[in-house]
Amino acid sequence: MRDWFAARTWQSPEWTVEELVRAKGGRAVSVVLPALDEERTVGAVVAAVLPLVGGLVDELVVVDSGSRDDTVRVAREAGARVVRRTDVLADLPPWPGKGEVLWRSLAATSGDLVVFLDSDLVDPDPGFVPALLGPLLSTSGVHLVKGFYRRPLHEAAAGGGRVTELAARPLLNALRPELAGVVQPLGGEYAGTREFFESVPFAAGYGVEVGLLLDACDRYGLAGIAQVNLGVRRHRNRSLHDLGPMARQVVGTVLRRCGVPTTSDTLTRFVPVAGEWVPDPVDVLVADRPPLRSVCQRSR
Ligand SMILES: O=c1ccn([C@@H]2O[C@H](COP(=O)(O)OP(=O)(O)O[C@H]3O[C@H](CO)[C@@H](O)[C@H](O)[C@H]3O)[C@@H](O)[C@H]2O)c(=O)[nH]1
Ligand SMILES: O=C(O)[C@H](O)COP(=O)(O)O
Repeated sequence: MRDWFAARTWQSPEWTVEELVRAKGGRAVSVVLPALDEERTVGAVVAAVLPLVGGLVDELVVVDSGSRDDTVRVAREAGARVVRRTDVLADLPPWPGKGEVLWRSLAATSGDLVVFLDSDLVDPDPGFVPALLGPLLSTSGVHLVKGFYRRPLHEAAAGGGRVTELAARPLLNALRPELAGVVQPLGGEYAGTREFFESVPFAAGYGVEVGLLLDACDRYGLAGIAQVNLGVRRHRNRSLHDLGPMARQVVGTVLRRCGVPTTSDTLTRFVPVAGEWVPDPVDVLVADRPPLRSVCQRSR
């Protein structure tokens, strides 16, 4: 783990966009923003990437996850191509969740390299995409690049990443210690090769990132994974009540990938009702979509 950390961690990425464009050669880059009810933030995330389109980036797609607000209109007006989750693989009814739309986005894009960015970023940094592409374009054998960052929590300068710190990283340390050097295993800002993304299953919900990390390690070894410091990443902080099901999906995905059997996909939360605490069980989907390559053989 220490050797990998030293060799595959970029603490101060210094690639210029011009250098990266030269390094691209004939390769194309797709940037994908998954979005569910992000009308307040998606426009700024699109605007942060748009200046790169036509140079470092070949296509910018917002993949809508069934938003009920104005996400689709805002994203379009900001300059992105918008794909609804039912527009691709239309014969498969969509499952709920983030991983589902990331999986479908592969069928809606064609880049050899794919960059994923969350669309709930606040003050999105235009440097994220170049930095995430740096290790892929400069180092052979890298197939997955994870961003890492300082994470504010509400008004505090740090303390964010509660599921990461209290569930995901402790679990990985216990079950897959070789991955203990990954700073942000759940981070939604990452890039990879299409070859990799199309060849592995995608967990349909919030387990998608940790599933991809484990699958990249199994497929390519640690040398196929890199991480890059993106500075600061601020996003909409959800309540603990909302984070419980996310953590349950992450835990379920890790256990499944590590061959640990689970007997239920439920999370029981507790809510106060008239002065008493009562159980409030919620079903959590822990399921994988198969490798996209096995579902649709596309010619490029
Ligand atoms: O059903 C969904 C749920 C979320 N999203 C989008 O996915 C992104 C991240 O979702 P969010 O609910 O904001 O997750 P976070 O609280 O930010 O969770 C963190 O941890 C998750 C679990 O690993 C990762 O999926 C996230 O990318 C990461 O930011 C946002 O753009 C959402 O709009 C969808 O498109 N569909
Ligand atoms: O990545 C995480 O751990 C979750 O998205 C929670 O993040 P937050 O604590 O910054 O809201």
